[in-house]
Amino acid sequence: MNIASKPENTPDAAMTTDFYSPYHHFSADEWAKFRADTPLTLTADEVSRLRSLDDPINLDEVRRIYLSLSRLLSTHVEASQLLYQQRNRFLSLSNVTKTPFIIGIAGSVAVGKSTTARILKELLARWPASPKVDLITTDGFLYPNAVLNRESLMERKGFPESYDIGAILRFLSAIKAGEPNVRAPRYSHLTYDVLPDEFTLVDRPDILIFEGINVLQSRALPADGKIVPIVSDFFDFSIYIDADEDQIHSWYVQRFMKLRETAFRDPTSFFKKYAAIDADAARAVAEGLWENINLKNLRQNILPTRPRADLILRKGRDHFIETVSLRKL
Ligand SMILES: Nc1ncnc2c1ncn2[C@@H]1O[C@H](COP(=O)(O)OP(=O)(O)O)[C@@H](O)[C@H]1O
Ligand SMILES: CC(C)(COP(=O)(O)O)[C@@H](O)C(=O)NCCC(=O)O
Repeated sequence: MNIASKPENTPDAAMTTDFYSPYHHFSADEWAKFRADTPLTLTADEVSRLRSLDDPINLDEVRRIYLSLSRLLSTHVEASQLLYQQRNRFLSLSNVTKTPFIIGIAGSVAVGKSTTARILKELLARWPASPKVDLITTDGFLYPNAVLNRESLMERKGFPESYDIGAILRFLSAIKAGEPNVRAPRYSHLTYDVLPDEFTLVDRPDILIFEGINVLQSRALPADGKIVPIVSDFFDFSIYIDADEDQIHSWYVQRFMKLRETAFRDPTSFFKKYAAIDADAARAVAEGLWENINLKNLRQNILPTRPRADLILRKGRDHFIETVSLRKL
């Protein structure tokens, strides 16, 4: 196990050791041992159904990384449910509704958040404390393209100002208040826009997974100096998916080139024109989107939120997770 030990009492050791890091760091193999006897309840077919385009995740990776993770998260869920019951007894409260445990998942565009979120959803639902797990992505809270165009924000899609943060905070407040049938707006990658009047209902799940590039971001203080809540105030646990910038860049471009062969061929696809041009021209478009939007956003607004996460999953080549960092309690 790679938990840092107390440093020798020398200036050099104190400078270089991990002792002062807020995280325990584990290699994937060390982490895998924490699954203990957690059974593997997913089949290879289910894993391939859950993974996103171009994500090579397989049963081995679920066994290596996700069983321990679901076991850890399940202990957090059980502990929070116990605390909730004890507190209600303490306050002599009865008939209070249980509120969902909220897990935030952050990371760059194209890093593979959706696959992680979907695998966790399935695994967590198999634990007795959390049979009902819902998953919401933050893209539904983007302003519609009509608004982004009007405000000259189309080149800033995914940046903090392109989201209706007030709507996100109202949504999460309602969830944490235990309200039934809370509406989450929906987004389509096909039309590249919010789907007007389409909502997903979130009805008091045991766990809500809330996934998106922006979920660990704070906001600049408003001019009136009022302290405002931030999205992660509502989280019981947060995960950041990390990888080298160069890796994510190549995953983004590769995915774009694959989408050209698939989703972009749909006549309703916003990107259909890129299915019709030659591969070099399409690659140049993908490079431009990466460079001018997603990379800038990663550097300016996403990566700086990594230290806020309770857990960091760091991927190496081919999307496989190489290290897991867990915040010390
Ligand atoms: N232009 C697109 N057309 C169709 N699907 C897309 C497009 N862009 C992204 N996706 C899909 O949307 C999901 C979210 O992608 P993204 O926001 O980049 O996050 P991540 O790769 O971290 O899951 C992924 O499943 C991806 O395959
Ligand atoms: C929709 C996204 C902002 C991701 O949204 P999220 O679900 O993380 O809130 C992203 O996939 C995107 O479309 N970025 C804009 C640049 C591009 O087309 O790649």
